[in-house]
Amino acid sequence: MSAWTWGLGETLTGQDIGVVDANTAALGVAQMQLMESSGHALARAVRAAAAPDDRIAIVAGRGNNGGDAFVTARFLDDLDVRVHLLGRPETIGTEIARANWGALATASVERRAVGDSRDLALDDPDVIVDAMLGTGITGELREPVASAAQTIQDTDATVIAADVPSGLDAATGDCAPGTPVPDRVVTFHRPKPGLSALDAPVETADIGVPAEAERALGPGDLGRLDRPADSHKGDGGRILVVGGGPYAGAPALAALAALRAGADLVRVVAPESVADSIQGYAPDLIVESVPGERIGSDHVDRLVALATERDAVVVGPGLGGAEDSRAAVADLLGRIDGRVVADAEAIDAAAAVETDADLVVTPHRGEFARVGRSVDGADEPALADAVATAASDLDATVLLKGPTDVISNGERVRVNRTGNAGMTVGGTGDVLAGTVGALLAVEDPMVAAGLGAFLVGRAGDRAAERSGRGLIASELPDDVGAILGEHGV
Ligand SMILES: NC(=O)C1=CN([C@@H]2O[C@H](COP(=O)(O)OP(=O)(O)OC[C@H]3O[C@@H](n4cnc5c(N)ncnc54)[C@H](O)[C@@H]3O)[C@@H](O)[C@H]2O)[C@H](O)CC1
Ligand SMILES: [K+]
Repeated sequence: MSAWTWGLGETLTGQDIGVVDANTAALGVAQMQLMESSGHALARAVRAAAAPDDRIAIVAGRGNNGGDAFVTARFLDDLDVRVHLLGRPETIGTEIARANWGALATASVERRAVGDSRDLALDDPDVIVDAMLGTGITGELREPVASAAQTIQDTDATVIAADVPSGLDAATGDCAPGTPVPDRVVTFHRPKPGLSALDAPVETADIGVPAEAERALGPGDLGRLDRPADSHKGDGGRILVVGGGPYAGAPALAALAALRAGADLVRVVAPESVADSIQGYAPDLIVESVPGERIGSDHVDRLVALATERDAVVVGPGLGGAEDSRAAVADLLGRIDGRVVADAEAIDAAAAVETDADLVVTPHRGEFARVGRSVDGADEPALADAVATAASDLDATVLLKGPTDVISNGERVRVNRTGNAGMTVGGTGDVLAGTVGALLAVEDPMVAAGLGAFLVGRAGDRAAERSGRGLIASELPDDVGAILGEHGV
């Protein structure tokens, strides 16, 4: 049993939280429910830390971190509580935070909206709740938070931080100068980067996020692909597809999929016997040929030269199982150190060589049996363990395709439940390899493999709505592009 965990890991970044929140909402648990649970957990901690007649000051920002504390105030309305909102109520940034500010009107809690942080009069509180900033912090502390933070720091009250201290440097665990160093932290759902370095005790409160929201890929995972606005050609990834030989369609499918998944430039290198027919599939492809009818060992120098100019390489589609082709792939993998997706026959080579490449392998059950353990009849935990073990053994990220895809880098395991039985049709594996290749150019291997499985499966579900079991692989790249377009990425 290798030491692996389900999901995104123990410590979650702000981006991870965004993914989990959106996946949670997609599973039917609303953000408002998470805020209610967060605020309630925080209220319990405040009540435990305060004496019955203590004065409690809640200093809230205009995001959901503040929103959590509005819920906290409502749970503590039998105590002497004042809420100080840093800004005008109409500037509260989210609907659920605004709703919880509004809900305070009925509670016997004094609410103050502080226009200018110099007006922040805390009236000598015994306990202060720091709910100014949470995982949504960006950059250096700006006004009015900066002055408010100093005001809090200047008191001798007990400070309880909501989710994270508002001035926390996630990288070092230091609280920025002039920001409140908490006596206690109540963080929601999972620890956040930097918290473990604090002296203060950190309580991690369960807020009811379904395990599936982290375990399974969901629409929230697409949020990782938000493309920086200033991206220019070449940022989106230059991909090399190495394949073709017995088959011409496979490398073309992989190349088209890479383009539809956002790659900027896709070059296919294939034997001259099929180069023209690959080019014939789409003018968008740049096709380069090597002599002969198979990729072979005498082509490897050329392949290495081409691979080093690329952000990701997809090896395998249509390669065929000739001994010299496998030897060529093994030689290639031993000589490159970039990001590589190895599919089909390339998987065996990937399992046989030491490589410095950042490798993703995409076996189906049959190919997996050759590189990992047999998983026939295995339940999900057993599948997860087999894939995590194979990933550790191969020092690669493994995407085991199946009715449920299982993805692991050896430390973490996720599953993908999109897709349908119609996708056993030939060519879907090539589309997946190309999609993962494009994502691998811009994301880390675990993210690229998971998102690739999610997107291609979702594309297959759309195709099945149109064509039933008659869906064909060449439909899928366009659907991948459409899904990305609908999510604005
Ligand atoms: N699943 C969960 O863990 C949940 C967490 N919750 C809470 O939500 C916050 C994150 O909320 P978000 O709205 O994304 O951002 P923040 O409230 O942290 O801050 C945004 C707010 O602050 C302003 N701002 C950003 N950076 C700065 C800065 N450097 N200086 C000044 N002001 C800044 C920005 O303009 C916004 O107004 C998380 O921490 C949890 O507390 C959910 O409630 C439930 C699920
Ligand atoms: K905070």
